Amino acid sequence: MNEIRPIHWDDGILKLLDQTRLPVEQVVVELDDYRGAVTAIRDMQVRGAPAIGVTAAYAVVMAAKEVATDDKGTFLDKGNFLVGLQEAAQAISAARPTAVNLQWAVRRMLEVAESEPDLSNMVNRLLGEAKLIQEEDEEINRRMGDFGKSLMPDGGSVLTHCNTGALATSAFGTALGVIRAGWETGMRFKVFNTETRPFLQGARLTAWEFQQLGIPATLIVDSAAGILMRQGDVSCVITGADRVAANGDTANKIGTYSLAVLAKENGIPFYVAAPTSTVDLSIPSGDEIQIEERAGSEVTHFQGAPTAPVGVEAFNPAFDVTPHRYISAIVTENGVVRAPFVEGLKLALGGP
Ligand SMILES: CSC[C@H]1O[C@H](OP(=O)(O)O)[C@H](O)[C@@H]1O
Repeated sequence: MNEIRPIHWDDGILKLLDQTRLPVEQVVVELDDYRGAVTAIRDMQVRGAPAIGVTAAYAVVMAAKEVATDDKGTFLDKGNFLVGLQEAAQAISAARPTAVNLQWAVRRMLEVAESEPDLSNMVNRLLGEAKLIQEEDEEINRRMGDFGKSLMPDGGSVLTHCNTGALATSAFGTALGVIRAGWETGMRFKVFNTETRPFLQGARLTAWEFQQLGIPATLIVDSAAGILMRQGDVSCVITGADRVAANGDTANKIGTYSLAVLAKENGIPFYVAAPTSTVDLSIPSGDEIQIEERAGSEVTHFQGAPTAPVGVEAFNPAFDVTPHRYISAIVTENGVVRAPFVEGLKLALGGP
């Protein structure tokens, strides 16, 4: 099976599989300017916390190439270079506010830029770091699959939300990667995936990824999750994350909180799969996570066609926060963390 990899760097050009066109068309957008990458992230041509982080890393490379020299091609001094790079990095970091991977990747790239003494080697050094972030992400996802697969319900059923597959990462995925890892060890379980309005990551992306993987999955409207859980048709729920606070509170696609409450009400384990790059120990709880509010037109229209009367007002938060008390375990690349999350997450991130 050809692995799905939505992000490619090809000799100075960043190539992104345009996720607004899937599953009908596989269109690759080619970018040579960091501003294009910011737009692609903001417009969700590339989306998913880890994928956004990898894209941001390559955007910093493109920015460095632009600001390293003056209009005559002469290299600037390091100080002026860093001022210009910081300015571009701010625009990149601001593309979307909730997924911490974006700010994490930009910060990591800036640290490398600050440590590189030779400006003539800067772009190469930063490109190496961006490629390393991309390669590490796939390895991390496979490790999460290995740790998380034992949570999958052999003979039972799993429900997942939004898209957390290869399209949301460098490859393999996070929560969908855990499902894949369980399946590929020979487990057999029923899979339900929600359509995930309004952007339909589940209907358009996850359903497509499961087809590519040969894993049968049943698509449901978001509001059908409750009846499935109540009638005993769901053994566990697993989702991704965009930012995990120090206490385990987790921001994820809108609707995740509702699924977690329904799971708790029905005595169903609720798992989150998230790389440590999605954990933000700088914030004590989910109360500090900024929730992105997207245009109401994403609710009242789909791909330009109206799905509501002209002029209707729409509220469109892209994420919500699930308090840690509703979360049974958080799967990371360093192991499965269970409550109390504060200590476990510190350990997962290599802390004391
Ligand atoms: C593997 S993280 C995927 C994460 O990102 C999604 O949000 P979006 O599609 O808006 O980028 C969703 O929250 C997923 O759980």
